[in-house]
This record gives sequence, C-alpha cells and structure tokens, in this order.
Amino acid sequence: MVISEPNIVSTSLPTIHLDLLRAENDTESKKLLSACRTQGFFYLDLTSDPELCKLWEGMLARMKDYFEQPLEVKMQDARGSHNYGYIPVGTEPGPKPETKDGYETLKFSRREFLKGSADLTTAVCSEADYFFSYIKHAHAITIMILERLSTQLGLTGSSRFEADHADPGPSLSTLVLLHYPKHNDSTAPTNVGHLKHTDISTLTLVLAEQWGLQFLSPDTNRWEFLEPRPGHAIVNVGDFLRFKSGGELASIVHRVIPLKERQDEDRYSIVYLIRTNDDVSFNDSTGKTWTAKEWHDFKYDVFKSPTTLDAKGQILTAMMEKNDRMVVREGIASG
Ligand SMILES: O=C(O)CCC(=O)C(=O)O
Ligand SMILES: [Fe+2]
Repeated sequence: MVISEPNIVSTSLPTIHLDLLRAENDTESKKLLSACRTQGFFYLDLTSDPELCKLWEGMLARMKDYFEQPLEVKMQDARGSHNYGYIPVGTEPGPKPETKDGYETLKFSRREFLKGSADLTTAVCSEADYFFSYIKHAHAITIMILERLSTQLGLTGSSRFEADHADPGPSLSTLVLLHYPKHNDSTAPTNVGHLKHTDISTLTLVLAEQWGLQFLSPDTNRWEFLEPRPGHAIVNVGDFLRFKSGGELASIVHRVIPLKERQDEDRYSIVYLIRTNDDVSFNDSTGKTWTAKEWHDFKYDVFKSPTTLDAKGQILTAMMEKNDRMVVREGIASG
C-alpha cells in the first residue's frame, strides 16, 4: 500500500516566475515550455504579485468560515452540478479501493462570474465577488501562460491555444474550493484524499498550504509528493492542452493522499481549471474525436463510477498510466 511506503518528495519541478512571464522574458518562456513537455507540472512563484497573495489569504479565511458550517446549511448550496455549488465529502471513490473521497467542495463557475452573480443560497453568496475577483486573476494568468506556450511552439492565429478560450465562450472554466477535513477518531478512515486522475482542463492552477498532492513522476515512475511552498502556486497541464498539442505537452496523473496514515490537519486547496470553449474539438490518443464539453461530461461520469465506465482507466488518467506506472508518451493526431 503506497500510503505506508516511505514518503518521497519530488525534487524535479522547476519554478517559473510570474513577473518574468508577464514581462515576456524569453528564457522563462522556454523554461515553461520545457516544464510542460517533461514534467507536466511546475511551481509558479507569485511573490511578485502581493495583491494576488493577499487574495489567497482572504479566500482561505472565507473558505474556513464556509466549510465550518453545519452540513445542513452547506447542503442548501448543493446544485447537483459539476461547475457550481456545494458537494459533500464522499461522493466519489477515494484513492484506495475501499475508500470514498475525503473532500467537500464549493464551486464557482466562470459563467457565473461573466453573468455577475453566483447561484448560491447561503450567506457565502455575498462573498461571491471576492471569489470572482480571484477567477479574474487566475483566468488572466492561465491565458497568459497559454500565450507564452503558443509563441514558443510557433503557433499562429486560430491554432494558438488561447484562441480556443476566447470569450464569450461558453466554457466550463471553474473555480473549485476544496476542504479535506482532518481525521479525528482512531479507526481506519473511510473518506480519504482524491482519486488518481488527470485534469479535465487546459491548465490547472492550484493554491494549497498543506501537504497531500502527489504526482506520478515521469522521471522516476513513482508517486512523489509535491511540497507546498508559500507564495507559490502549482500549475499543471490538463487533458485539453495535451490533446490540443498532439501529445507534446504532458497531462500528468496525480492524486491527493495524507502524508501519514491519516490526515492530521485540515487541508484547503483552491483549484482553478481553465477549460477550452465547449464546442472546441480534439482527438484523444486513440484517435477518437471529442468536443471539450463531451470530454468534460463523460469524464465526470467516470469519476463517479470508474470501474464500470472506464475499466481500463483510459479516461480517468487519459491513457497516461497503467497499474501506477506512466505509459510512454505517444503522439496524438491533432484535432
Ligand atoms: O486538492 C488538490 O491539491 C488537488 C485537487 C485536484 O487534483 C483537482 O481538483 O483536480
Ligand atoms: Fe487534479
């Protein structure tokens, strides 16, 4: 069982500096491309942007207040949607066969942001503008990363990655606020972490202060923890960018598990998933054509019932992994 193996901490992720990327520094953009090709993950140093770091702090305070409320209150925000509203702990399988997931989430979709109001019931609705201002920042940063990658790859016009994200969309870009409650009693926890997967996104921007995130290292073929670093986001390539780049950029398998047998502190993560517009199409690595919305909807069904809908794990990990080992990257005919 991986959880009881000695913990391995990754030492391979590069750090990309937000200010240098913003300034269109060519060396930094090359470093970015190299990270997306090889590791699929990198640290993004945000310390040059104090406003953003302050937003992070403010969101954490609001998340703590929100998730502390009784379940009945939070359930008033449940909408049965993948893109907005509250979802309680344990609705999907966990990382171990006999477990369910160990997180509750509150989601704000970018659609709500563009519309100017969140479809929520509880008092958190009055805080929506705060989360919306983060969506604005996170969206601008991820678009800028796509611009740098497109330039480095020599893409022009409508084949540039950012072109697939042009407003007004529609798209399913979403801010997901996650809380992994700590385990209190001494019995074996049944709600644990986050199932292994690749992301239904173009890029994912993650802010988290506690340990737990692991990736299946393409260098070592092992599960490695990604150390949380103050003032740094962790960014990863998602399925859409992998498929759109014809397999050139790597959407790497990851999951969340406690550092020890049990989660001994509450874990909070702030995850922005930028997604291509709904009607953008691409081929997966078997040559099958999907629109972004079809891939999104099908993969969310797979998250709920991986063993029935995706027995070979092809969708969950986007054909990147078999039996906890990386599958050698193969080219994909571009869609
Ligand atoms: O909680 C985290 O740190 C990451 C969660 C994740 O992988 C996801 O939401 O796609
Ligand atoms: Fe993820």
